[in-house]
Parts: sequence; C-alpha cells; structure tokens
Amino acid sequence: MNILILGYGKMGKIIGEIAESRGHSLAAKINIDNRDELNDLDASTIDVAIEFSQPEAAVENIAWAMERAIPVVSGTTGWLSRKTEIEKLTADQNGAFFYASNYSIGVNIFFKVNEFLAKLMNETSGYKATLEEIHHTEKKDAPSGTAITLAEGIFKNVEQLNDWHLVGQSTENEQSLPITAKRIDPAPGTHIVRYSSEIDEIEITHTAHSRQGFALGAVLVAEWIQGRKGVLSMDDFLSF
Ligand SMILES: NC(=O)C1=CN([C@@H]2O[C@H](COP(=O)(O)OP(=O)(O)OC[C@H]3O[C@@H](n4cnc5c(N)ncnc54)[C@H](OP(=O)(O)O)[C@@H]3O)[C@@H](O)[C@H]2O)C=CC1
Ligand SMILES: O=C(O)C1=N[C@H](C(=O)O)C[C@H](O)C1
Repeated sequence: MNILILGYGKMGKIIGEIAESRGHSLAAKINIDNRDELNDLDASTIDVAIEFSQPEAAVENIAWAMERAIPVVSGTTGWLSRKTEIEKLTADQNGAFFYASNYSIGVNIFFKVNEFLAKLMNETSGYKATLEEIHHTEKKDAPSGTAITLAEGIFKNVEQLNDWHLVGQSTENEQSLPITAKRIDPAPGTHIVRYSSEIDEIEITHTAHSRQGFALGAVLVAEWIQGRKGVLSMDDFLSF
C-alpha cells in the first residue's frame, strides 16, 4: 500500500516505521509546516491516509483525504464534537472512514472487560465508580479519548450514570462519573476504572508500555480498510 501520513509526530513516526517494515511505502509525511506538499501529491496513487495530528487539525486533514476518495484511518482525539460532519462527508463521497480512540488490541479487550464489569456493578449497591487516566505532559486534550470511551461503556451499563466530569473542573453530582486526568512523563497511556465502597475496592487497569500497540493497530486497520466503505470502527475490525 502507498500510505499518506497526516500528522508526523510521535505517533506518525512510529506508524511510518511499522508500515515500512510491513512492506508499505509512504506517499508523504505531512506536518503543520509542510502541508504545501499535499498540493504536489497524485491522490489516485494513495491507498490510505493515516491521520494522527491534533484536535484542531483533524477535521481539515480528514476532509482533505475524503474529498479525494482516499480511505481515512484516524486516531486523533479531542475533536469528536464534529464527528457528524465527517460522517456526512463520508456518506456524500461514498468513502471509507475509520475512527478509534485507541487502536491497541489490549485496550480494546479492556473496553470489553470494562463493559462486563459495569454490568455486574449495575446489579450491586454501595460502590462509587471513578476513572483515572495518566499521560505524558505533551498531551493536548483531557480527558483522553480512551477515558471517554470507557465512560461511555459504563453509561451503557450503569443506570445511575449518564455523564462525566473532570475532577477539579466541575462540581460532582450523582449522575456524573468523575475522571481524574494526570500528566506525568513519559506515560504513553494508563487507564484505571475503579469502584470503591466502604468495604473494598475493585480496580481494573490498562498500562501501555510504549506507543507500539497503538501504531501497529492503526497500520493493521489501514490494511483491512482496503475495498471497504462507510463509517467503520473497532467493532467492525475485531472479531470479539
Ligand atoms: N487512537 C489512538 O490509538 C491514539 C491516539 N493518539 C492521538 O493522536 C494524536 C497525535 O498524537 P501524538 O503523535 O502523540 O502527537 P504529536 O504532537 O507528537 O504529533 C502530532 C503531529 O501533528 C502535526 N500537526 C499539527 N497540525 C497539523 C496539521 N494541520 N496537518 C498535519 N499535521 C499537523 C504536528 O506538527 P507540529 O509538531 O509541527 O505542530 C505534530 O507533528 C493526539 O490527538 C493523540 O491523542 C495518540 C496515541 C494513540
Ligand atoms: O495522546 C496520547 O498519547 C494518547 N491518546 C489517546 C487517547 O486520548 O486516548 C490514546 C492513548 O491513550 C495515547
């Protein structure tokens, strides 16, 4: 495959290395300071765009590729309030758009465990649910996209909860799940779901040891999306 990398930062670089090690070529590696290179590209030679940039840039990047009939695999977090615009564009263009807040297979297993645990906790009284995420200090958004996906998995299953708030930034209420966001270098990404009672505590944790799992997942999805259409997610890609 010939891959366009949109956002050549910490993630883009590892994605490029993994893609090349799997025999793919890189059409271009686009950052904020070399976006002009997009004008020189022949879009018909590009099989897929992998987009890991920043919240303010994601929609523009995705739209650029979608308008040129290039399938898009996006991992940028913090822009999802505009996801419906991209879903509409995907439908209008009869294109392919894949989004995941986390491409690591381990985290996607963790999402399932989170939902199962939430179902059990919904049947049990006396526990208070909280979330914690820990990332490196360069991270621009809080809470992480992964923490928001975990929160949504809890809302689906715990009747009492339907919203989240960042601890320290808004007041608590019974329906709102508190999320603590910590920024500590060099943490690639740690997520903790905790249920506490006076008697005990139940805690599940996913800790990424590096960015390899996120990057490999994105390349595997880029291979998988070839020939597919529509708005796609990890539920389409994974068999569990
Ligand atoms: N879904 C997942 O599995 C994962 C998602 N992420 C998300 O991916 C995103 C990127 O993370 P990370 O690589 O760590 O961040 P970095 O800041 O290291 O990289 C982002 C890159 O995007 C570039 N960029 C900024 N604006 C534009 C633009 N308009 N067009 C093209 N490139 C642009 C930046 O360029 P410059 O440096 O010049 O500003 C930078 O090189 C974040 O939103 C993060 O939350 C991260 C890990 C896993
Ligand atoms: O910015 C990061 O680094 C990460 N971002 C994603 C998120 O916001 O969930 C995924 C991973 O946790 C790393």
